[in-house]
Amino acid sequence: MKSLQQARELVAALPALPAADTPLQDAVGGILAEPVRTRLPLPHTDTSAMDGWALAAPRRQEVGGRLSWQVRRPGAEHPGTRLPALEAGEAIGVVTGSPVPAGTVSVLRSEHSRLEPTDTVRHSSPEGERESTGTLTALPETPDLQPGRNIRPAGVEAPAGQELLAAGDTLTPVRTAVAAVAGYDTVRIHPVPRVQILTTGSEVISAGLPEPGQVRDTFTLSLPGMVADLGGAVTTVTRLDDDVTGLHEELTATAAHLVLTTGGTAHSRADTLRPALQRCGAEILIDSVDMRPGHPVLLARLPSGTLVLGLPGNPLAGFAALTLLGRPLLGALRGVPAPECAEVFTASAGEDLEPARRGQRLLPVRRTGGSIRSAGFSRPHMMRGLAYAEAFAVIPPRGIQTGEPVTCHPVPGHHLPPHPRRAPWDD
Ligand SMILES: Nc1nc2c(c(=O)[nH]1)N[C@H]1C(S)=C(S)[C@@H](COP(=O)(O)OP(=O)(O)OC[C@H]3O[C@@H](n4cnc5c(N)ncnc54)[C@H](O)[C@@H]3O)O[C@H]1N2
Ligand code: MOO
Repeated sequence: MKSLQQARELVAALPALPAADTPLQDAVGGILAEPVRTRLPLPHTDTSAMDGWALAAPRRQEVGGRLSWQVRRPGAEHPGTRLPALEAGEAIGVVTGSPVPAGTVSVLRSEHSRLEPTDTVRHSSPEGERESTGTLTALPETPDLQPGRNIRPAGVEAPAGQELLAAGDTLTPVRTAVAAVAGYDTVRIHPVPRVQILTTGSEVISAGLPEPGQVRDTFTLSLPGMVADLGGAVTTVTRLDDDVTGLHEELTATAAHLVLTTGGTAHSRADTLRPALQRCGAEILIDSVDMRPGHPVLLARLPSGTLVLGLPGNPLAGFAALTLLGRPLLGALRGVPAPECAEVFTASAGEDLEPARRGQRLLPVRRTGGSIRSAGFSRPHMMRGLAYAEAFAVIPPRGIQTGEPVTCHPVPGHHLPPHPRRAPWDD
């Protein structure tokens, strides 16, 4: 038996999955093992921010007292068109995102321009399929003649070699796009752990009203979302009868980094986890933790290196064990640096909170105002209180008095708004 603190320290110290170069499309959710630096300046070339005209320095010819430019050549058909250099007094059509040609001073947006046609040539332009060559003037009030106007200069966002993402950062969907913009096709990440879920119990049913001797399954529906919130990717969810051979076969065949089992952690003849692990030659790393509920939780390492976290079958016990050990365990496998892993918060007790008979008590709590209170219905076989609880509070053996600070661990996947809806049974 380990103390809760010993167990959490042990799982948090497990080595991260080895980092690997991973195509960006497979890398979302991974933790960067190396920083991402720009491989080019951002943007890498001067581009237009508007549909309109790239203007060279004007010649001193004026039309009706205004500056003018000559349009002699077809403009950009799309943002990929590369345009020839401009001579003084020349303008050429550009679209948003076009690299502006050498010699451009500013970009005049199309709605601030007027073109006096001299000829019509067939090609696309900001004004449509047919573009005229001719003399271009700008509306008097336009600010677009200021040098640099409507040009996104190369390197304005970042020079080449700038660190944009740090080692240890989670590759969120947006950060994956940032890595692509920085010029990467692959990134070096600690991969997202593959998690296989095995629920045991011949009495567990997945549909309909349970007969005496049956129980509706609480884990198959909830664990995938909770695991996803902890940063794992669930590969398969399988329900097994209380059969050591079936469980042993699944454990020897698994390709997961982590197997989560539910039920069968105790010592009765119906409990299959320990005999199955023994048959596999597994090393037991944690054999029960001094906490209630959830004390029969078990952590083992298979000869293949795959870890097995055995959650107790009582629903509240299973969820408590996943909350307290699953978060640091998956965080360690993912290579999450400790601060990002620490979602734990401290709140003041809004009432006296009773301890467990033995060890640390894990109590579902709700936040009301600035303090926390028991969510109620906290027996290990109950689920009702947890439906409106945002965290498990850790109550030490001496109990907690009103006003004392309490350490709380958010329930994975259970993101409640700051002012959660009241439970249906609140008055
Ligand atoms: N003699 C002792 N008996 C028990 C002890 C003990 O110390 N000595 N500890 C109790 C505690 S505490 C717990 S927790 C459970 C641990 O049990 P197991 O992990 O072996 O789980 P099972 O026996 O398979 O099931 C326990 C309970 O949970 C229900 N269950 C199981 N799976 C599901 C599921 N998917 N969905 C809903 N409910 C599930 C199952 O029907 C049982 O009622 O052992 C105590 N006994
Ligand atoms: O884990 Mo049991 O209370 O400890 O349900």
